[in-house]
Amino acid sequence: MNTAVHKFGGSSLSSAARYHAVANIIISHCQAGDSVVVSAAGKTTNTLVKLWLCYQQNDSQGTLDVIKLLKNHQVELISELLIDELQETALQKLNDELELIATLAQQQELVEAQLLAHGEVWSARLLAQYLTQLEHKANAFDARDLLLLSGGQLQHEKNQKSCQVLNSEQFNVVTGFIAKNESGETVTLGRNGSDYSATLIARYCNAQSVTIWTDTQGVYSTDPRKVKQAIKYAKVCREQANLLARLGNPVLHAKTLTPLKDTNIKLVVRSSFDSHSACTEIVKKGNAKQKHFLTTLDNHDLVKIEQLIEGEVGELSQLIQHTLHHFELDSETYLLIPAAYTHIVINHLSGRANLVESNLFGLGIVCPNDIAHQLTQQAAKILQKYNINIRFAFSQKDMPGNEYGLVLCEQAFDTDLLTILHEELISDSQELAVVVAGLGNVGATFITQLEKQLVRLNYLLPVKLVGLVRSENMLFCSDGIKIHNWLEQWQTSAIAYDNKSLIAALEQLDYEHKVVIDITASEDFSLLYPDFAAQDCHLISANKYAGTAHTTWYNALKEKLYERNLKWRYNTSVGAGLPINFALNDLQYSGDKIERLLGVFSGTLSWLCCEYDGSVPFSELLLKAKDMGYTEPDPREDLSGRDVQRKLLILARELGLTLDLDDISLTPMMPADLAQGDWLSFLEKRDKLDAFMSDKLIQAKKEDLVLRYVAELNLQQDKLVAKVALSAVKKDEPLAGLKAGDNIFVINSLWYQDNALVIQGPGAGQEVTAAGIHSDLYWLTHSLIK
Ligand SMILES: NC(=O)C1=CN([C@@H]2O[C@H](COP(=O)(O)OP(=O)(O)OC[C@H]3O[C@@H](n4cnc5c(N)ncnc54)[C@H](OP(=O)(O)O)[C@@H]3O)[C@@H](O)[C@H]2O)C=CC1
Ligand SMILES: N[C@@H](CC=O)C(=O)O
Repeated sequence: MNTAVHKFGGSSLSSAARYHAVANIIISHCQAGDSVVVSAAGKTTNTLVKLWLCYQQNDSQGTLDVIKLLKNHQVELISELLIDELQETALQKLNDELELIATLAQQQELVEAQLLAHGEVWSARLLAQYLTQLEHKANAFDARDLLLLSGGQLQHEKNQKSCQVLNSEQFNVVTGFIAKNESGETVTLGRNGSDYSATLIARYCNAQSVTIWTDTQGVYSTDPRKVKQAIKYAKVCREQANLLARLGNPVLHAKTLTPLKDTNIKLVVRSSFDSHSACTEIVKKGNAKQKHFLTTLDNHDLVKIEQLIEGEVGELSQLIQHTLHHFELDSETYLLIPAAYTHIVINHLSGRANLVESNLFGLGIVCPNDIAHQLTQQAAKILQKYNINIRFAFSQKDMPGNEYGLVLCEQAFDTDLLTILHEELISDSQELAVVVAGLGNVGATFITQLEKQLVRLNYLLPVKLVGLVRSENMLFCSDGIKIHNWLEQWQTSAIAYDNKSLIAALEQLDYEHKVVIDITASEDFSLLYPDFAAQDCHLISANKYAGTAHTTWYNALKEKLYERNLKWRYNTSVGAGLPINFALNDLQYSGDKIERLLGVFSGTLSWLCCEYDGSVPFSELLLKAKDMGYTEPDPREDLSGRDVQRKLLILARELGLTLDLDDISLTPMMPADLAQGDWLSFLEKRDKLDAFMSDKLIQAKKEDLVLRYVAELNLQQDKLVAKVALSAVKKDEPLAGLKAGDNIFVINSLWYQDNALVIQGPGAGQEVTAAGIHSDLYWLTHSLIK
C-alpha cells in the first residue's frame, strides 16, 4: 500500500484554530491509511519540563501551579474543539491524568520521560477525536506500542511488525517523540524527536513519503527571519541536509534523515501555515543541484578530544539531546558543543576532553565541491573588515561531493552582517528559470529576441528558458529549452496543459529564482498569479487582467508577492515598450506629484484614428490592424475602450490611487450592441461600425477637428476625473500630431505644470512590446543579484 507519513510540530498545534487548520490539511492532503505524527501542542513540552524541575526541587506549590497551567491550556483546546459527549469524556480523562500526575508528584514517584510523554499523548488523542467529530475515520496511537529500543538501539524487526497495527482504513494519529524500552518504560527520542518518529514510522511502514509540516516554508539558503533575501530551495540533497543539520541548522535534525538512508522515501518540508506554498524536497544524491547555505552558530565551546570512539558523537548528542559537530584539524579531533552542555560532555568524557575555546560564535558554509576554501577565506575577510575577531577558519571535505567551511569568532554578528555575507557568498550561485506563457504575436517575437538577450542577461546571472505554455499545451525542460529550435522541441515534446500540471511543473524546477512571463491575453491565466507566487515565482505581465483585477484580489496578490520578496513587473501592459511606468515612478521617487495624465493609450485606436479618412470602410482598417498584431485577440476589447480603461487603471494604481475599472467612465468607440456575440457575428454586422465611425468622422471634419480615443486622469479638482472616450481634438494639440500607432502620455505635475512632460512613440506592435518585456526581464534579473 502506498501510504504517507505527515508530521505536525508543536507550533502547528498551538491553538484550537491551528488544530482546525491541521485537520483541514489532513483532510485535503492525506488518505486513509496515512500516519499523522504529532508533537506536543505549542509550548506544552516546555511546561512539562518546568513541572519536572519544580518536582525535582520539591516545590509542591510550583508543581501544582504548573499542573494548573497545563490543565487550562488543554481544557481550552478541548472545549473549543470538541462537543457533547466527546468533550465530556476528553475532559474527564484529562482530569484523571492530571490528578494522577499530582498524586505521583506528592508520593515522589514521578518519572521524567513518562511525564514528558503526556504532551504528545494529549495532542494525538485530541486530533484523532477532532477528526472523528468531523466525520473522518481516525484513531490515536501511542508510539510506545510501536517503537521499541533495547540497550538504546531500535529493534527494527519488532518495530516493523508493531507498525502493522496502523490501519489502512483510517487516519492513524501517532504520538511523536516517545518510544519504550525492553522494560516497558518510556524513552524519549530527543530534540526534534517527533521528526525522527515520523521517518522511523515511514521506514517501518515502507511509506512513500514523509512530509514535515512546520512553521517555515522549507529549507532556505540562510535563516529567512534574519535575511529577507534568503532563497528557498525547491530541492536539497540528503547529504547537504545532513551536513547542515550537524552544523546545528534547526530545520532538519541529522537523526531525522537516518531512517531514510538507502530508501526511496521522499522527504518534504512544508508550511502548515501556508499549505499551498512551494515546499522543499530532500532528495537522494544526484537528484538536485548542490546548493549554498549559511548557518550560524551561537555561543558554542570548542573542545579537543583524545581518541574519539566510533559512535561516541551520536551517544554524546543523545546525552545532551543536542546536535554536536566534530571535525579533525592538524590531526586533532575537536567537538563543537552548545556552551550550556559543555560541562556534561567534559564530565562524560572523564579526562579525555579539554576545553580549547569558549563562547564562540560562527558561521557554517555548506557549498558545492571545491569552493568551500575560497568561500571560507572570503567570509573571514568580510568578518574581519567588520571588526569581528576570528579564532578558527577552515574548510573540510565531508562525504564525497560535499564540502563545508567553518568560521568561528569571538563576537556574535548581527543580521545586517549576515545579510552582507549572504549577498557576497551566496548570490553568485543563483540561476533564474524563465517560463513564458503565450506564444502569439508578441510571445513568439519575445522568444526570437531572447537568444541574443540571454548573452546580456548571463553577465548578470545564469538565465535559462525552461518552460513554454500555450492555451492547450506546455513544454517544460528543466535543463533549459534550446532557443534556436524551440519550435521543433515544442512539436515533438509539448504535452497537454492544465493548471494543476503547470503548477506541479513550476514546483519541480530546481532553481533559486523563477519567473513566469505572461504574454497571454487570458483572464483565466491571470487568475493563477497567486498560485505562481505560492511557487515562489516572480511575475512579468504584458497581460493586463491581473493589474486591473478587483482591488481586494489585486491587493492580496501584491501582499503575497511582498511577503515572499517576489517582484512583479508589467511595463508593457501600458504603452507597450514606452517607459511610462518608469517615468511615473521616477517622478514620484524624486518627490514630484502627478496632477494630470492625458493621452492616447491604444496603439490600435491611434492607428485607426490616424489612418481613417473615409476612403476605405473603417472595419477594413480594423482587420488590417489585427493583422499587424496591434489589436487584442478580439479587437472589440480595443474598440470598446475597455483596453484603454485597463491601462488608465494600471497607471492610476501606479500613482497610488485605489480605483477599480468601474470608477473610470468609459464611452466605447463602437455601437454598444456590437459587443454581443462572437467575432464572426461581429464581422457580419461590420456595416454598423462603419456607419458609426463615418458619422463621427464627418462631424469632426466639419469642425476641423481630428478623432482621437483619449484617456484622462485629473487629480487637480476636488473630484477626481477618470475617463476614456472618443474625442474630437484641435489639430494643433499634441494629441493630434501623432504618427499612426503612436501612444502619447502628457504628464502635468508639480514640476511640469505649464510645460508638460510628454512621452510619445509606438504604443503597440510585436517588436516593441517584446523588447519592453525584455526590459522587464533585464531589470528583474538585475534586482536579483544585489
Ligand atoms: N500586441 C501588442 O502590441 C501588445 C500586446 N500586449 C499584450 O500582450 C498580450 C499578448 O498579445 P498578443 O501576442 O498580441 O496575443 P495573441 O493572441 O497573439 O497570443 C496570445 C497567446 O496566449 C496564449 N494563451 C491564451 N490563453 C492562454 C491560457 N489560458 N494559458 C496559456 N496560454 C494562453 C495563446 O495560446 P495559443 O497559441 O494556443 O492560442 C497565444 O499563444 C496581451 O495581453 C496583450 O494585451 C501588450 C502590449 C502591446
Ligand atoms: N491592443 C493594444 C495592445 C497593447 O496593449 C493596443 O492596441 O494598444
